[in-house]
Order: sequence, then structure tokens, then C-alpha cells
Amino acid sequence: MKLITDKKIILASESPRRKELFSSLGIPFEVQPSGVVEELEGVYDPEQMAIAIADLKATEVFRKNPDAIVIAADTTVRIGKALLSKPTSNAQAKKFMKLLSGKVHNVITGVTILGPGISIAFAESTLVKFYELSNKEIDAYVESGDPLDKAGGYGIQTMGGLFVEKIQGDYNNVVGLPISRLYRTLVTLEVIEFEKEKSK
Ligand SMILES: Cc1cn([C@H]2C[C@H](O)[C@@H](COP(=O)(O)OP(=O)(O)OP(=O)(O)O)O2)c(=O)[nH]c1=O
Repeated sequence: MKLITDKKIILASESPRRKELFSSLGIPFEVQPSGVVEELEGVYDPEQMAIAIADLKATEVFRKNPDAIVIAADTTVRIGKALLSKPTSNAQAKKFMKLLSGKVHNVITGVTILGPGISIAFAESTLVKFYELSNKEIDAYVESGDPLDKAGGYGIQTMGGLFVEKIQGDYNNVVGLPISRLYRTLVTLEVIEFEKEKSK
């Protein structure tokens, strides 16, 4: 299958994982990180919050590129009533790991698509269950430096994947971009289409 587009597409993200996942569509795109400070006032549920932050990122880049289709995302981890974004220190990353140990959490990614006449957002949620973690393995994992650029303080695609007992939902959503749902949405919006096979 080959996908094509006649639009200028911008992924408003500095995340290498998002870039890699978006590349799987096989269409040309540019990367322009938004530089937005991810802070929001007010009370939001996790889905609303992930979408609101994705909106901020997409809006900032769309303002500078009003002819483009701009796609932004935000990932957050919810456990009980707590929302875990990226840990700001190793000490906080250890706290996050202790909270997640032996429990089920949600990984929620909000996605916003903006373009001329297009404004769409959705949130995708994946359930992840961690095994019970020992203090030794938490310390060893956190000292590796892996948690600091990742929501919830772990990477399912890196050694954090060793802690995962079960997952229910889209794996790529945990990595940071629900690419299958995004692909479907872009097809529905006619931003991307299938290249017709040339008749022989
Ligand atoms: C839970 C989890 C998150 N992550 C990453 C995905 C995101 O890059 C990051 C969540 O932070 P975000 O704030 O969503 O994204 P970002 O700051 O990295 O990039 P940008 O805002 O420019 O798009 O956590 C993993 O790589 N693996 C995981 O298992």
C-alpha cells in the first residue's frame, strides 16, 4: 500500500518516537517543534488535558504555517487521581516507578490536527499493567537516565518494557502517537489517500 498527499504536512513535535511513528505512513512531512511550555491552569480530566496541550502545540505551529496541515500530540499517564507527565528529577522518577509498580495505569495521548478548514482532536487511551518492581530494579532503571524525557517516567519501547505485565489497547499510543487512529482520521479528512495502482 502506498499513501500520498498533496498537502504540506507538519508534525509539531520534538519527540524522536513521534517522528519515527509518523514516518511509517511513508508520506513527506516536516518537523517543527512547538516550543510550547506544557502548563495549563484549571481542572481537566486526563483526556481533556492531553487534547488541550496538543491544541496549544498545534495552534502555535499552525499560526506560523497557516497553509499547512499541522499535527501535534501530548502523552500523559494517569494512575488513580494522579497525572504523571515527564519526571523532572531522578528522585521524582523513582516515585513514579513506585506508584506504577504492581498496578494498572492509563496512558493517554491527545492528538490535534489543524489545517485550512480542519480542526479535529481526539484522545486515545491504553491500559498498562506493571509487575511488582523491587527497589533495586527501580534504582537501576532510573539511574540509566531513560525516564527523564518520557511521560510517567518509563519507555515501553526501551527497558521500561521489561516492567510491563499486560497491555490493553494500542501499543504505539503508549510510545507517544496512536498512529493507526491518526492514519484513519487523515484518510477520512482526505489529507492522505491511496495511490491508485497503475493498470498494466
Ligand atoms: C509512556 C511513554 C512515553 N513516552 C514518551 C512519548 C513522548 O515523547 C513523551 C511524553 O511527552 P510529551 O510532552 O507528550 O511530548 P514531548 O515533549 O516528548 O514532545 P513534543 O511535545 O515536542 O511532541 O513520553 C515514550 O517514549 N514511551 C513510553 O512508554
